[in-house]
Amino acid sequence: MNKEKGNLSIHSENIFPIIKKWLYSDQDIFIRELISNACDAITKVKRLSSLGEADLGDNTDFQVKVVLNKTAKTLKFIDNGIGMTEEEVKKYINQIAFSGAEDFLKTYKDKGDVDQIIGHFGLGFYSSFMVAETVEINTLSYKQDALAVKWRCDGRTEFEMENSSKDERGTEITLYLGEEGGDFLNEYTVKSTIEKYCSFMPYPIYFEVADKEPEKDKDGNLIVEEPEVLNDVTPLYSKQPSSCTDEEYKEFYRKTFRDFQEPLFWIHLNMDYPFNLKGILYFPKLNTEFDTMEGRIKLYNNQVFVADNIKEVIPEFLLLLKGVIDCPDLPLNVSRSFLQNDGFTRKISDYITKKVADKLNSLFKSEREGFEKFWEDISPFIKYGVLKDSKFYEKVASIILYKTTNQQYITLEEYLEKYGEKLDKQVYYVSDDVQQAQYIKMLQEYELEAVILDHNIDSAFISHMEMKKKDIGFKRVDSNITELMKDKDQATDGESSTKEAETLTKVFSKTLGKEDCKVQLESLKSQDVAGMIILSEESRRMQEMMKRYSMGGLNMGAMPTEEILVLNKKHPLIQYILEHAEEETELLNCIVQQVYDLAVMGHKPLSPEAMTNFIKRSHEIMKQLIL
Ligand SMILES: Nc1ncnc2c1ncn2[C@@H]1O[C@H](COP(=O)(O)OP(=O)(O)OP(=O)(O)O)[C@@H](O)[C@H]1O
Repeated sequence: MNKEKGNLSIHSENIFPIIKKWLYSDQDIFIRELISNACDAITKVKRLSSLGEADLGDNTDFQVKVVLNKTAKTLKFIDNGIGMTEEEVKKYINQIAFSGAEDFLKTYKDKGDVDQIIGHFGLGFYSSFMVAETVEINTLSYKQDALAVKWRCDGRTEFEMENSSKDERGTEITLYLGEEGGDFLNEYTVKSTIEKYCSFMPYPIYFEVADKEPEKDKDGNLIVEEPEVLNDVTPLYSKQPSSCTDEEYKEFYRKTFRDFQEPLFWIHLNMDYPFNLKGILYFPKLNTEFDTMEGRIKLYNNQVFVADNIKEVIPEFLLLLKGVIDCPDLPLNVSRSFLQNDGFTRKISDYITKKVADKLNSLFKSEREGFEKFWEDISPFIKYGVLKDSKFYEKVASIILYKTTNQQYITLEEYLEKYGEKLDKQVYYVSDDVQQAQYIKMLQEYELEAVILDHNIDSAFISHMEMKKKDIGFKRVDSNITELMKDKDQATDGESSTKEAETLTKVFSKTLGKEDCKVQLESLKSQDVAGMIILSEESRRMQEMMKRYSMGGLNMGAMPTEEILVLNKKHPLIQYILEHAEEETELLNCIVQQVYDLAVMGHKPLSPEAMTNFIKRSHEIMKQLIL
């Protein structure tokens, strides 16, 4: 075959159903499209008037009206914008994908600010066929002597056009709702969809139900309902940060997110160069510790809602916040895979991350007390950010706070400055301050404190910090802390001590029936404790990791816990056991079991069986005391 070249041909009969069905993923988007067309039409006529090219007459109360008629099954979108002439209807409506908005932008781009125009593709109008069987346009252009035009199409490729009697400038689009649009005969659905997509559109949007039974008061008088504006035409984020008050920020938060808890603080984003972006990010207060950390970032394009939580634009960890971001430079209807690979999107994301980190740093420096107060609320978010984003980590690493067992908040640097020398650059931490209370008390006796890291995210956070800061290590308080507690004057490494340790291992293994009982003999400074359980930090972490994987369905097999029973050589009970090791008396048995159970209890709950025995034994001991 000879090489051929040619143009692909498109049959409009085929393309139309595709547009109708698959152009938009959400059916309710037609409301956004028609209202943004209406707003565009108003922006255009205002612009022309300001250029002296249009006479507005007394029709200057710019607004968009949406009218539902349940009986007639119609939904109307009425504006007093630019309107269309017969030629324009032919050009912009009859030619699918020919955008009048693009045309307008081209003509007027050098004549002032036309950034407000929303449409680009010339397809939005056709989304109305996703819900309507027939669509009617009745429009009168601003142009002098223009004739009003009525256009009608029943969802096939033929249309009808004729002159109409419309005598007010603007456009009225009527959708005759079909079966697919049945949901939109419900006024609450229409109202909430308008609120979802259009709550910040730049002109007032009114909604009314034409065939609503008028309500009467108790005296039988008709109640006249004032039409209600559904949107906020100048949302707070579009204003200059310096002109907004705290109360306004809180009110905007309440209204936008219907969250009546006050936000902790907020960041007003306002950027013109190298891209245009405005918005407010709020740090919400977590209601309870069980609160799911689910935020909501609403993305807008020129005050038109695009979507919630687009993680291609907003860094994933910031999705835990609540906020609105308006970026007119982002196209309205683009696929997420496009956004993902877009360098521009990454720049936006980096900018937002930087702004958040800057705000946190400035709060830390100028309002440390306040920063400490809401640390508990923001710390999961910051730690998540640290794990997810290395740039964010670099910016906030030095201001991460740690709550100590003395109920104070300090940074890692401050902790190491205070205890680094004593602790050989180890950071002691607690994952459960009730269960590990005994260890905390021991540390306090040595004028030391641990930091509390008890959130789900903390084990990953600890590993991350160790990876980043190679010279420090985190150790849970019940790991091997005997080094600290040792009485340095009383060595336990001589020959006799080794022998004693062997003896104790034998006695405890036999009495407890545990062959693998690991015993370590130490001279602890404290005389209060006879024994305690310690765990190797590494093996405990390994075990926790295995557990997590097994929860994820992977069978990693069971890992033995490396528990060590540390016995305090200086304690009289241990001395007694050593002296009477050979005797195998009931008293010796009782002391060994009691010392062991007490050591375990300081570390974790006893098993039900061990607990029963412990209670029984404790009663026996007390009985002995009074006999
Ligand atoms: N209410 C209206 N008043 C005046 N002109 C309108 C109105 N609705 C639509 N038009 C004209 O029809 C054109 C096509 O509209 P359509 O919604 O299909 O595309 P668009 O708004 O240009 O782009 P997008 O697909 O991004 O919405 C518009 O650009 C505009 O010129």
